[in-house]
Amino acid sequence: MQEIQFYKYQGTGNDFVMIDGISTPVELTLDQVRKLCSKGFGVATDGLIILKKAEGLDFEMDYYNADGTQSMCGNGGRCAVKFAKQIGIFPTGSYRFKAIDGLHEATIEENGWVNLKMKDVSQIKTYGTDFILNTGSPHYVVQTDQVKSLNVVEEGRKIRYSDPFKEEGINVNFVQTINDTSIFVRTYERGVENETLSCGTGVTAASIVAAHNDRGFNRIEVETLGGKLAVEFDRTSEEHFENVLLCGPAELVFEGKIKLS
Ligand SMILES: N[C@@H](CCC[C@H](N)C(=O)O)C(=O)O
Repeated sequence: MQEIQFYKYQGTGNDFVMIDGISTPVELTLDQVRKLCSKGFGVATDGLIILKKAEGLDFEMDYYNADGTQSMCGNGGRCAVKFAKQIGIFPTGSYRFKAIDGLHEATIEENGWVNLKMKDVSQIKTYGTDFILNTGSPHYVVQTDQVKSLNVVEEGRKIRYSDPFKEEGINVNFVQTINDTSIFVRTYERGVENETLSCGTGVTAASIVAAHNDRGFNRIEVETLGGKLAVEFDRTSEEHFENVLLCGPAELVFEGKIKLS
């Protein structure tokens, strides 16, 4: 039975199996991805990332949710940059990599935080009193003043499995304003089909919605169950946000070898 070296990383508690597919090319079946992420047979993570070679770039990030579906992952992107450094990738300027939603740039700050450039946002749809936008992954944003006591799994599932979203799925974020420039966000993630301790594209979506509703600032501090992040942006018109940066910690938790069946 084949054995594979893996690293577990976390970004504000959103955790990933990380695999170096640069030194040795790696291809996994969907079943193998699901097993590696599972609690019973694997590492018990929200997702899995394979770093691959990419022409003219530092790497390509191949991201899978725990159920094997693919999307862009903000916290995963920040962890992938730290992992790239761990395996010896040291670009002269910013890290540049490709993900499912396009090209990204990132820097590692002196305090260890990774600042990851996310895709521009050019449309924020209102949906009753809620909002829908895409920050690399599709997000539904609900404002609440009960974020800490809310049953995020139950309320998130109601929206994620409702008729308009049940086929493609959507990530559901519950957001409470703390003050003008800070919010608390909890997210139900599609593909994990559970609440995660933090979701980077979700935190980005919630910050853009907060800025859309209350203009005048370009950095938002975000608290999640897994820790603190920040989102910076330039608002260039009513619904257009550029230079969107997701900033936060990304750490190695442990490494090991696991059998692939
Ligand atoms: N945890 C991620 C988001 C991962 C993708 C999402 N579950 C989806 O399928 O859209 C993040 O940090 O952005």
